[in-house]
Amino acid sequence: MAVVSRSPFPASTILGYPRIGPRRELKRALESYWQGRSPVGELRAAGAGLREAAWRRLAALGLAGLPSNTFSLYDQVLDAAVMVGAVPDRYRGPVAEDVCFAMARGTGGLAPLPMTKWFDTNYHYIVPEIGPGTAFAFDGDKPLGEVRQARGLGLETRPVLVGPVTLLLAAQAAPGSPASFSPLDRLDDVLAVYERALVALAAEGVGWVQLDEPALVADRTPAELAAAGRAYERLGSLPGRPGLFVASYFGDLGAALPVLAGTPVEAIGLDLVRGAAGYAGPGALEGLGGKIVVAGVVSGRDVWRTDRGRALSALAALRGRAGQVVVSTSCSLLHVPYDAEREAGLDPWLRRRLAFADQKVAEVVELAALNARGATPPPTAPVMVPAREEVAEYPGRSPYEVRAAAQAGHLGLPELPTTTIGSFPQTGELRAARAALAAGELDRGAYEERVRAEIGRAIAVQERLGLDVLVHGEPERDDMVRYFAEHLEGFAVTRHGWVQSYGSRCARPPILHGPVSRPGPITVRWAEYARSLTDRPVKGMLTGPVTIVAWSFVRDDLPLREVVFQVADAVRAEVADLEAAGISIIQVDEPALRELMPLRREAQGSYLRWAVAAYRRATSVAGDRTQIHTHLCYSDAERILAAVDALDADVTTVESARSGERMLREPAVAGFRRGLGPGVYDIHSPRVPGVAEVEAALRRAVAALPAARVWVNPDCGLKTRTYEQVEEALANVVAAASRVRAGARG
Ligand SMILES: Nc1nc2c(c(=O)[nH]1)N[C@@H](CNc1ccc(C(=O)N[C@@H](CCC(=O)N[C@@H](CCC(=O)N[C@@H](CCC(=O)O)C(=O)O)C(=O)O)C(=O)O)cc1)CN2
Ligand code: MET
Ligand SMILES: [Zn+2]
Repeated sequence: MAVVSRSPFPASTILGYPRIGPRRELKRALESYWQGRSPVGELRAAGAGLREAAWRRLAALGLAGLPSNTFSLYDQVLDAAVMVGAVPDRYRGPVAEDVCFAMARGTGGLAPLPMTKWFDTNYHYIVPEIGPGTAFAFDGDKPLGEVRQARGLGLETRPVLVGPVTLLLAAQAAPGSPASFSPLDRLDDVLAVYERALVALAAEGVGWVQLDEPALVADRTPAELAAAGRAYERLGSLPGRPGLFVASYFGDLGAALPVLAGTPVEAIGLDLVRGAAGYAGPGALEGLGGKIVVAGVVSGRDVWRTDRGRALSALAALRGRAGQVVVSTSCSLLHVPYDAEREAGLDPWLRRRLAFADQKVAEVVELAALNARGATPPPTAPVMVPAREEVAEYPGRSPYEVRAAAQAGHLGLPELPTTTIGSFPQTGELRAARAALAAGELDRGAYEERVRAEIGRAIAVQERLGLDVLVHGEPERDDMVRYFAEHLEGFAVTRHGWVQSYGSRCARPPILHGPVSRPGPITVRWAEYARSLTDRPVKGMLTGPVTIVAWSFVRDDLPLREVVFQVADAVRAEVADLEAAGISIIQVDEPALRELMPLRREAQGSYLRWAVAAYRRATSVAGDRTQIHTHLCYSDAERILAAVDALDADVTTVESARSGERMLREPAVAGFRRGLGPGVYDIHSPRVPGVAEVEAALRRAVAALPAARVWVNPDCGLKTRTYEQVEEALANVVAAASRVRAGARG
């Protein structure tokens, strides 16, 4: 049983690398395939080319341990579900890629699986569906194919798989499962598949396999910890298997560390950036025994250069306790852009401080060389400005009921008011105009004319369809965070710094590097222009302070809370200016409210208190007659309903359709006394919902909530859709709302 000879673990590695392509080649290949403009062979070739380029780049940077199977056409959790055969029958079909895309995006009459946040990142994964009857079976095409491709290039790799415990904890119970069922109940069956995977990889000559278990850095019940122990005891006892490296990231392992250390796995990965505080405690690293520690000292979650002193002292602290110390990134580099060298437009003083994926790989290589020499320079103490003592409250708004009465008289909305979340389709012409503006081929005046034309188009469509509360459509924004960052002091934006958010969709997170302030109004003229085109109310549209910070790379020399408050003050000034300009409804989006929430429960209460305080700071400047809306998506808002209530917004629109209407099943929601708009259809899928489907969703909402408070809206903004899809879908939304209104009266 004992493994006789094992290849040594390389001295430097990374847990994963971006895959969208330095020039978003994968995005273009995917979208071209989805639009029927190119055959599947072209997509496969694009994937192979990107993998080859990534491995060659990593090898050229001097990295010793190359990962494989970190590429994905859509999502690595979806790939893991496919690998274990957790493919619901309704999605099955002859072309592997199409099965995967059907699960991720839906097809024909088939809705996709839900999508949700990957821990506290802005990356979204596809939630696998697992039931008591799921027939697991090993499908090794992808991991084996990548190992073979790399070997064909003369490169040995370490395949990376989502670990069995994290896969099951990330999954949802298949519809129709008994209430007592949870996917983790199927652990033994899934382990049988992982055993087959390990055997197949060993037969392929693979020396090490990486199993990602980030779920172990969150609070886990004793039963879940025991399941993790059982899983790695069993996989570790498999005869003839490759070396096992269990990677944890996004925090410290806490009670899961001794559990893992007690199993036969040879290597454990620790996040020594996000988990640093947890591992600094007395005795936290005792009991690592002879394990190899893959030390994540280079952050995969920020864009700053690594403090060499701090990294080396973390490595030195491990050297006495671990069998071998391998230098690595704290998590996959999926969450950072490729290469800071391409950002020629940034101020040199800022660029010198930056490290994107390739710079971080170089840091790993350099630190591994220093680690091998046993280097231990003293750490340079971080300069951290002390946090303000207390959260200032902002009086100003009357109790909700008083405001609701004032707004009802003033706005004159029907029951079940219809609205949208803010963005309208970003057309090709609009994006082309923005690209031309950036390239200096279009002057600002002509560009803004184009933006006004788009606003006119969005308003005309909404008036024609009969929506009650209109939006200007956000055509001036390439992105709801980057746009504000461009207009605030203290931020820099990149030109090429794309990071995958889901599937083919990417964002360029701004870099928040200094004190934040608002030099002048940002959105007011767009809102005013929209209002000038219609007699119906137009919502002003802003991004909230938590979300602006969550979707940016943030300075690390100031407590996060302080940074969020600075942004809140800038948003507050914009709310005041919108109100002064006569905008009577102002939406301040906080889709990332849950994203910044600490993974450990003990820290969550205090986070929610200051996050809510920041939101109130941003919005409480509005008078009673001004209706404040907020919007949350991908946030499991039903789980933080008390915090949503505490935001003190008058109306909250939330994702519901894509998350299986969990919001409506939450008992506490029946007592939610503010306006609430649970999305009546999923905007991520290109398929258009029929009127009966929307009507049924709306009837379920009206049955679950106090009907007088229900708003009618899609799950999220419409920017990723086409006008054709949007007009048809919104016509059905308006028709469904009038049918339900008529039914309620009759
Ligand atoms: N930051 C962020 N995070 C978020 C969201 C969000 O809106 N923003 N929404 C949620 C879901 N995540 C999403 C993330 C991205 C997109 C999205 O649509 N991204 C666009 C890019 C948006 C953008 O910045 N567009 C730019 C650049 C567009 C572009 O590709 N231009 C071409 C040229 C255009 C042409 O000539 O046609 C190019 O640069 O090559 C613009 O419009 O100006 C995409 O990947 O396609 C949607 C949802 C949660 N997280
Ligand atoms: C990811 S939440 C999006 C909210 C934004 N107002 C929009 O409609 O696009
Ligand atoms: Zn949204």
